[in-house]
Amino acid sequence: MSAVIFFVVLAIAIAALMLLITKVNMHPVITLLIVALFTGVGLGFSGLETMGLISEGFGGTLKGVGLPIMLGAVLAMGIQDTGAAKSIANFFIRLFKGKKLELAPSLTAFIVSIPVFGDITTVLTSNIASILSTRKGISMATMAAFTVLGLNLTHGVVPPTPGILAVTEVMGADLGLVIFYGIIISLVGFMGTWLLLRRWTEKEKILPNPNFVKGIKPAKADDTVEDLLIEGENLPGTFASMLPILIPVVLISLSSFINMYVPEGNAIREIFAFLGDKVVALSLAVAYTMFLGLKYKKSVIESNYNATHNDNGAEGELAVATELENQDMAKNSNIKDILLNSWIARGLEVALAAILITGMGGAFSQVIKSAPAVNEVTSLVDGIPIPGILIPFLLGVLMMTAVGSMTTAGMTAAALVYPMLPVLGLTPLAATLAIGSGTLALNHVNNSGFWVTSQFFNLSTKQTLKYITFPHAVAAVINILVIWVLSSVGII
Ligand SMILES: O=C(O)[C@H](O)[C@@H](O)[C@H](O)[C@H](O)CO
Repeated sequence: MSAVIFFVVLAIAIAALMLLITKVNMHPVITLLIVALFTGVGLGFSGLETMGLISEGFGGTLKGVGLPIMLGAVLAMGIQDTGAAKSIANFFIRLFKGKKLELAPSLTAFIVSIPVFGDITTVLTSNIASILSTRKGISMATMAAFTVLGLNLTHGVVPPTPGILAVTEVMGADLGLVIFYGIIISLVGFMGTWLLLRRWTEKEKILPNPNFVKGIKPAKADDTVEDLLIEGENLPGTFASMLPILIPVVLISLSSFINMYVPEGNAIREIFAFLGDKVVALSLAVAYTMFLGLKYKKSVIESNYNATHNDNGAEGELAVATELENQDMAKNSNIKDILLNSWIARGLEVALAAILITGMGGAFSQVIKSAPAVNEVTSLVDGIPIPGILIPFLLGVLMMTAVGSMTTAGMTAAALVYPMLPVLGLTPLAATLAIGSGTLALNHVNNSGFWVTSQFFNLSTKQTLKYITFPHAVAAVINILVIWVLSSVGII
């Protein structure tokens, strides 16, 4: 089969994905399954062969990312219930002395979203952003632009978020190094965009969702930094709150560096190889968070109760909190059950879709990667007169534009890029980071997260396009420039 037919089949497949997901509103899991099947047949495999590839890709991907996705979701429940996200935000409020307050939810979102899925981080940080917006009169345009950027940068570029974790696996890049450089690059992308666009976002005054700010008053002239804090009392300390994220990040990255510099057979290397295994590192983080939950029993019981008994957003939460006090439910709830059962059950509910979408993304990738025409495509790419690093980036952009899920986009782009690596002259590390950055660029109306964002940050569609889509594109460009430099000088 010629490269031309390969591209035609692929273009039809991408168009079909786009149509079915966004127009027909079919669930991505089933869409990917159907499209993968037709793509396989279009690429010259028999139906049975294609099904074999689908199973292989599905299972192979979940072998690498299934447990981490589940553990990440359980971790998210812990971060939510213990109040860790609020405590991290308070740390930044104090750090910046009550100024530049959009950085508090933004950097919190950046950190929390390293292991936690982006949409969950949106829910966790939007009320912090709304409260600070009311207290200091900061427009929700500014709050949304940087909070959602912060969370999507690490959602897209820093594992162990499921999508980029799966891309890392497909590309065969070193996980610890993707985390390490992903954080650095994303931080530059974030700061660069913030410096460039901060003033511009301040021009339009947008108020927060009133449900999130009931009872919150604007700060008075003589209010101190302490008055700005989110629910000042009974939150874990900053370091204790960051540990659920630091544990996996440090252990996984450290094991990669030790692997590079310490000779084989050395006991330290063996120990860290184990501790830095993604499942071990995330399990340790979950175990730690459970101990934290034990210590902050009261807020855990209340938050878990709210999470399992209502779905009316902040308004409901307030009502339930009062009801909770009245019934003195806190005394009767069993903390052991919450930590060992409810957190897992809630985590699984959130993780299931991500697990299946990622697995199906892997199935689709497997079909494309296995097509014999891939070799011809690779040599064709060799002739394209643009720098190699732009190819994985642009494929990330293209796939995100088409399928509207950063996770699915990253995985499908990875399938296309992997066979091209030798001709592109890129390391798996550089290509992985470039794909992740590409998936940031066109976050628009076909992304479910786009609507979650507009709802939680109280933005109209036009405002979401202006303050989410555009800053994301700017950050993606900064990211790829940094990646380009680092890759040209041989650092990544
Ligand atoms: O599939 C995905 O990876 C997610 O759905 C993202 O695209 C989120 O929606 C985004 O993080 C929120 O803005």
